[in-house]
Amino acid sequence: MLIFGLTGGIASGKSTVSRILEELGCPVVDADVLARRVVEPGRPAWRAIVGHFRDEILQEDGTINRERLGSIVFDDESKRKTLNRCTHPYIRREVLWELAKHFSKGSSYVVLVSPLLFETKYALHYMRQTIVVSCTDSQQLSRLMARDRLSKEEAVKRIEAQIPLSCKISWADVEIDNSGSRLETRGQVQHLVENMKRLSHCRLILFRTLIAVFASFMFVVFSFFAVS
Ligand SMILES: CC(C)(COP(=O)(O)OP(=O)(O)OC[C@H]1O[C@@H](n2cnc3c(N)ncnc32)[C@H](O)[C@@H]1O)[C@@H](O)C(=O)NCCC(=O)NCCS
Ligand SMILES: Nc1ncnc2c1ncn2[C@@H]1O[C@H](COP(=O)(O)OP(=O)(O)OP(=O)(O)O)[C@@H](O)[C@H]1O
Repeated sequence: MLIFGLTGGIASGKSTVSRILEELGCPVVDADVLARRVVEPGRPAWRAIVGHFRDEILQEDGTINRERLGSIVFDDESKRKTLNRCTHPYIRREVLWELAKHFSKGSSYVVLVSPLLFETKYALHYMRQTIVVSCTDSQQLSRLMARDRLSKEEAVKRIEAQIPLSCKISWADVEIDNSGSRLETRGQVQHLVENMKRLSHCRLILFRTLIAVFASFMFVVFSFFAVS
């Protein structure tokens, strides 16, 4: 199974692309979705977070107040590192589990959506290709401010908590330019899916050819011993 890593900057359009991929029937594992699952009340990451950040980041129903925790960790790098230590090992475990499920279902490829793919370098060596979702710096800022109702100062802090989008663009194998309309992005994603299918198909043919060559070789060896 080939793994394609999809990343980008905060609010550059990863979820938008991820939704289009799912609509096109593409297998997707989204680390942001899993990151929400691991902090459900009572789970180990939730306990670790409450241990470090105390009850003030909890809502009445015991769930984490993400807005409050976000404003704490994007204001202070050491607290963000602490949060990462509380969550990342559990997110990695969930990612592995989801990938294993796709593998056991016989998927020939899967797209792993991971905002911090280049920051954490997690499983980077296993990616057949890395894909970055890009937009202009001013679009990133305005889209983030509008979506999360943040001031310019708060939004800039969140953008600066990650490797600059321009670096990610230069490191990735493929770029999905999300600076145009959603329809234009959709066209690029359709092209991407065709390419991922082609690559995984080539791998499948190579794998089957190797099996056939190995089986033929074993047949010749057994025939030789049977005759002699
Ligand atoms: C800080 C939290 C509480 C903010 O929650 P909120 O609902 O407002 O945002 P959401 O989870 O949807 O994340 C939005 C985006 O913020 C960025 N982001 C989130 N966490 C981080 C981080 N630790 N470092 C840098 N950027 C981050 C990512 O681009 C992500 O796509 C939350 O993101 C969190 O618990 N983060 C720690 C886990 C993590 O690293 N997740 C991202 C990678 S899987
Ligand atoms: N092509 C586009 N044109 C206009 N708005 C867009 C476009 N693509 C995405 N947006 C909007 O920009 C915002 C950010 O997009 P999205 O949530 O997909 O980004 P993201 O990279 O997943 O963000 P995060 O890093 O926070 O998870 C959303 O409000 C979305 O509706």
